[in-house]
Formats: sequence, C-alpha cells, structure tokens
Amino acid sequence: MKKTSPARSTLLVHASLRLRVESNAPVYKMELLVRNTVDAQRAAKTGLGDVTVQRVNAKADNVHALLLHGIVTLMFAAIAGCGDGSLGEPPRRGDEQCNNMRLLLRQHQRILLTKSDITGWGAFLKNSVNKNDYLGEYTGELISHQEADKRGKMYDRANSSFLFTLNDEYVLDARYKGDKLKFANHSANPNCYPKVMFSAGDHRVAIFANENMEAGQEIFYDYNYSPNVAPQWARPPESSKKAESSVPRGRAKKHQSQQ
Ligand SMILES: C[S@@+](CC[C@H](N)C(=O)[O-])C[C@H]1O[C@@H](n2cnc3c(N)ncnc32)[C@H](O)[C@@H]1O
Repeated sequence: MKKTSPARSTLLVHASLRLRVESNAPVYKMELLVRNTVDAQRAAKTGLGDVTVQRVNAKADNVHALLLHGIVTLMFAAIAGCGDGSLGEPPRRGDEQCNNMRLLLRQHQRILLTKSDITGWGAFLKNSVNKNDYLGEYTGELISHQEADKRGKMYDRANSSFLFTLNDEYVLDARYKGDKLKFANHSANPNCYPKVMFSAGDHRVAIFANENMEAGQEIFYDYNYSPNVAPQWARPPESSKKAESSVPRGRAKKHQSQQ
C-alpha cells in the first residue's frame, strides 16, 4: 500500500511570507521574500542569525514548514493560533502575548500622506476610527543607540528626525525605511499614542487612536522627548523660555510610549 507523505506541509508553497534576516549586529539587515521551501532553506543557511517572519498571509501549515528549518521566530502567529512559534506548541489564546499579536495582525488602517497642518508632511486617516483602534506600525531600520547618536547629530542639524527609541538597546530609524506612519507629527495633546509591544522576543511599535477620529484627520502622537533634548517645538510653552538657556545640545530622539 502506498504511504502518504509524512511531511506534506513542508511541500506547500509559502506564497507570501516575508522574512527579515538579521545578523547579531543590528545595523546589518536584509529582507527575503520566501516563496517556497527552497527559499526558506536558503534563508536558514545564511548564517546571519535568527529569521523573523514579519507578516504571515499564508496557511499555518506553511508557517510550520518554515519552522521546521529551525531558526525561524514566528512573530505574528494568529493564523497558527497564537503560540510563540515553537513547533507543536499549543495555542494560548487569551494570554497577553497572544492578544498583542492578534491586535497587530488586525487589518491596519489606510494612512494618507499629505501636507501637514503643522509642518512638512503629515499622516492622515483615510477612514474614521474608534478610540484605541490600532492604526498601524511604526517601522524602520533597527540600529544601536551608538549609531543613533551618530545619525542623530546629522538629523538635529537638519531639524528632521525619524528616530524612535525602542528600548535600552535599540532605536528605530525610519528615515530611509518605514511606513507612512513615520510621517505622524508631534503634539503634546495628541489624538494617537504609540505603544511598544513585546512579541516573541522582539519589540515593535504599534500606533493606536487616543480618541474617536474622523476620516481625514491628521495623526499626532507625543514624541515624549526627554526635556533636556527636546527641540524648541516639542517643549511645553511655559518651560520653553526658562529652559532655552540651559538645554544641552543633544540629538533629537523620540521616546517610547509611557502608556
Ligand atoms: C518623523 S518627522 C514627521 C514628518 C515631517 N513633518 C516631515 O515632513 O518629514 C519628524 C520631524 O517633523 C518635524 N515636526 C514634527 N512635529 C512637529 C511639531 N509639532 N512642530 C514642529 N515640527 C514638527 C520635526 O522637524 C521632526 O524632526
């Protein structure tokens, strides 16, 4: 009698998995589009370190096939049932990590780019949203604080920074890479807020609505600068005069959400 294939899932085509391969040095990064098992094996052989599945639009079987190659961390696992990506791990619906992942997986909002009411370009909502709705992710190049300090000096001179402090180790730089939400401007009285979420060993920045918002509204969040490095436009009006003489010249770097 003919045996059925024991590993059918490994033969499925990974239609739309995008892998990010990172070396231990955070600045060196590349992306691979994984279309099939051969691509997945190639990714696994790069020797660059962990492979992170950023977005999963394929069947859970396909994800498992990738995981069979050993070095894949499954970040968005809702399709597979919200485990941490380990093979064979049962779904853990309801726990915090699972909820975070599901939140991030929900369809992000359409963001429009147009001239801001405040300065330069801004990010705007295409459709209305409710308070606490997830709008999308602030993505960028993952760099060390040391590298961010170097780049930040340049950005300060140009008075244009796309740096976002992710955690004690890393900063996201969205200048060269990133999604439209990187154009969201600062407000001390914002209609949105960023939240750094920990998911399967990685930190990601999700942007949420702080209130019900109408279609076409410009998106703002509080960059949450430390007072000693805040540029003039991000300082509270009452303290700006006093602080002006004593503010040390530091690079502009956004800070992670306190929510
Ligand atoms: C991430 S960018 C935002 C998009 C920016 N408007 C642009 O056109 O590229 C951040 C930069 O926008 C400017 N910016 C953001 N919010 C601002 C505000 N409330 N007032 C003045 N400038 C602001 C600053 O130059 C800041 O470094």
